Amino acid sequence: MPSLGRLHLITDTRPGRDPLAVVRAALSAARTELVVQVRVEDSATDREAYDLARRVAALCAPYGATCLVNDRLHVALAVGAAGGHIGADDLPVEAARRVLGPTAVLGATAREPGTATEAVAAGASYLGVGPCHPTATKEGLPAPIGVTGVRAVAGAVAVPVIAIGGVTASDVPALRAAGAYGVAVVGALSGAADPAHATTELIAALTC
Ligand SMILES: Cc1ncc(COP(=O)(O)OP(=O)(O)O)c(N)n1
Ligand SMILES: Cc1ncsc1CCOP(=O)(O)O
Ligand SMILES: [Mg+2]
Repeated sequence: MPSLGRLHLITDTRPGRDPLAVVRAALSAARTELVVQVRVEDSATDREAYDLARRVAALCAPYGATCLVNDRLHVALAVGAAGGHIGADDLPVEAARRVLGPTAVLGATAREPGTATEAVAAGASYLGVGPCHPTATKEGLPAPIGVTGVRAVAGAVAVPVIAIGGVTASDVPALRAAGAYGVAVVGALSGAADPAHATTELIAALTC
């Protein structure tokens, strides 16, 4: 299993965003510490997801950064990504592990220790844990679990915990103290005036 980067950039494909520009900027600053998770709108076609994932994978390769694909594991396989990320509405973890194979990176969403330990037993190699804080990026989420919720999950599993949901660089010290290995962000980079600078700040907080 490849070692996992600590900063996960999830692509923002909402109208008016430029996900590839943000990926390029983040790669230049984070290099091997960056994981780019290709996430498209539910309404996007598989062809659109494939085209974006293929381009992101090609950008990541020279930096030794990791490319994952959210939800659509066939797209991950088709572009040669390192793996994928799944949640409660996606394939079950054990089925996803069968699809991706034993050595792929497989992330699963969890928000409490019971589901977290089940996901790891079923084959998850890391957990996306949250939402930690309120987020404007995804609708319909349950209430934020806060740093306390992240601590509860991190204390229950041995795989890396990636905190997600409204995370900024200033949140990182408390999340790391709670046991988070890294963070996943959309808005902190996609909405930044200078995504490369914002990446540098996140990496500094994650690796100090
Ligand atoms: C790192 C990380 N953590 C959680 C999620 C959320 O996944 P999921 O619950 O399947 O929701 P969608 O992203 O598919 O809408 C994630 N993508 N990444
Ligand atoms: C996909 C997802 N799942 C839980 S929170 C979230 C979005 C995180 O985006 P942001 O970093 O902008 O809060
Ligand atoms: Mg999902």
